Amino acid sequence: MHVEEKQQKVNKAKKADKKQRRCLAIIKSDCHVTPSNDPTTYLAILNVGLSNGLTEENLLQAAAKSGGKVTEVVMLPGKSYCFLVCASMEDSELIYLAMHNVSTIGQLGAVAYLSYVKELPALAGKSEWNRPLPSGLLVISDFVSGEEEATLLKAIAEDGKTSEGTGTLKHRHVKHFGYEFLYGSNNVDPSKPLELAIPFACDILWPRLENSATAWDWSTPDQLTVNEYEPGHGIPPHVDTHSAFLDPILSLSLQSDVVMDFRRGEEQVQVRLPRRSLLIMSGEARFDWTHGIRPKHIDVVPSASGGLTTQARGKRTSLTFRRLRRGPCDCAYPTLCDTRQTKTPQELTVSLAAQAVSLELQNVHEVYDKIADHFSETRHSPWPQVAGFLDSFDPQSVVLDVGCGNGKYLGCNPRLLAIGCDRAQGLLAVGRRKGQNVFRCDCLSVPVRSSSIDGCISIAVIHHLATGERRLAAIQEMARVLRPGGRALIYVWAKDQRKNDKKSAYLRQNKAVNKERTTEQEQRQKQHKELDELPNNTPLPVHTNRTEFQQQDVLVPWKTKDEQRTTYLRYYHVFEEQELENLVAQLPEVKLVKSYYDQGNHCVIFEKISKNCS
Ligand SMILES: O=C(O)CCC(=O)C(=O)O
Ligand SMILES: [Fe+2]
Repeated sequence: MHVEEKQQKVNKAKKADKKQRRCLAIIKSDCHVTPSNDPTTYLAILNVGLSNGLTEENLLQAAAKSGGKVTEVVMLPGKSYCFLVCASMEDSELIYLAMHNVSTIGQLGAVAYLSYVKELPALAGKSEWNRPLPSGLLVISDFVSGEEEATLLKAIAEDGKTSEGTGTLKHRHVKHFGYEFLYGSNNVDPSKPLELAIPFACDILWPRLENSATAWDWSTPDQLTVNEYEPGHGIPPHVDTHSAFLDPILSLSLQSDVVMDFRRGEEQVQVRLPRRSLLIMSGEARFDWTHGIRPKHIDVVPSASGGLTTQARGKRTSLTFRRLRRGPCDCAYPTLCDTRQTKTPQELTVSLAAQAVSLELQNVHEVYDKIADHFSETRHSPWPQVAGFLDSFDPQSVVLDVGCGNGKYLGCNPRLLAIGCDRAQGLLAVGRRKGQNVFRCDCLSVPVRSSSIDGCISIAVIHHLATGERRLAAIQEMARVLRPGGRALIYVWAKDQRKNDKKSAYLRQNKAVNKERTTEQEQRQKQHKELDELPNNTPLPVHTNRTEFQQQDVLVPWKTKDEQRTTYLRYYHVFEEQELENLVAQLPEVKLVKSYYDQGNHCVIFEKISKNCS
């Protein structure tokens, strides 16, 4: 062999070893799977997985080429690795030799690194697919034939009232028949029927509905909305306005499968809508759950073998058929009902609280769970004034970090007994790996005895709570666990990012990105028009990173580093001057010790008043 060739081979093997080691460290920390030097029947397939579009089919094909037999595939959502269980040790060795350090899996183009492992990870995420469907939801497969699909597409292609560029729509193209759905008011004007009624081609559908074994009361639709989605497009979670349309709502999926998310409060169910199927939303599913489609190119779906696989989306056209309601909604589901919401202030408060919980769940907790590792990488250096506060306690004091994230403050002062809590499992795992005392809870309900703690910090946490009551309740919870004389420090993001002409760290980083900003900013604004709605369609603005805040309640983008470059939106309530002090002032059991501004944050220190001197 040529010397150069030899050297190239050595280099390639070295690179593979390094990559393999790095991937093994990830699976060890992610799911406690340990590598084995000797062959086992378990193979870890590293560097490829659901997160970069691997399908079970392609993986099995690649393994089959080696002649080795596979008995099970284990793919985990959001991960760039997966596992194979092989029929025997010999099968496992065959697959290892054929696939390690080779890029032969489908069209992926990524090199797979293989390793024998001692065990499989405990399965996570599969359960999202095992949940029962919302009551009143039905998906009828093969509702139309391939030929009928083509006829329907032709019928709608020619006519219809298009509503493009109406702000709330992203790239998705929309057309209306019968009546126009007005995205500004989220309603229809029953006095203004369109010239074009629902195309006759759709009449094939109604007898099929009468014949199907569904027992709801329905009348022939008089309004049709056609949505055209290119791969990567979605529709934000919403409920079709109660007062605009009757029950049920029908949606026919053409040209591509897609996954639709249904949510009600903390409940979430993913529903596969196959090409040419009909979705029927009635009762609870129509009135009490939101539905939406995430803007993605690839869906994670159950595989033939009972695991998970990926499915690339194609262009999809959906036909949503509805019947106009004339008069107020009389449903039994007030939470998302626009008619009910104008009734009593009490009902309004209940639905506001429910919305707050749902917003925090979707745009805080779920996001931090997804971005935990990447987020944690960007959070290491403690802020000096927080560290200073921690240093002000006597040795052996017990200090609780509420919303401790990756635990960066827990090791700051080793003379303290520092404990931390957070809701994000992914972030807690980082702290746990460092051997820290952390536990999982919500900051509104901390499982710590009253008056038992010497100190408390909560850095960048309560600005993620969506109502003033909830922000106050979080501070009250900290006051409750403090012993008399105990002190707490709270940091929240300030709306004003450059007080006293001192730019915050957040704005300062702007220098580096200044050049790209304008175009990126424009692009983002375009991209997010559509993502940024509350379930009841109240729009929340998407903030442009590294700029001043325009409003107090905003969605702040976080872009992942993986191949999908997904943008997650985190909800923030940025604080006005004095707002944090005013909350503290509402608690009779504490007194304000100090308030200051630090690097774009409003900060307070308060002390629990000793019983005998209050
Ligand atoms: O694309 C779909 O199936 C749903 C469309 C939808 O929910 C709507 O237009 O209200
Ligand atoms: Fe809808």
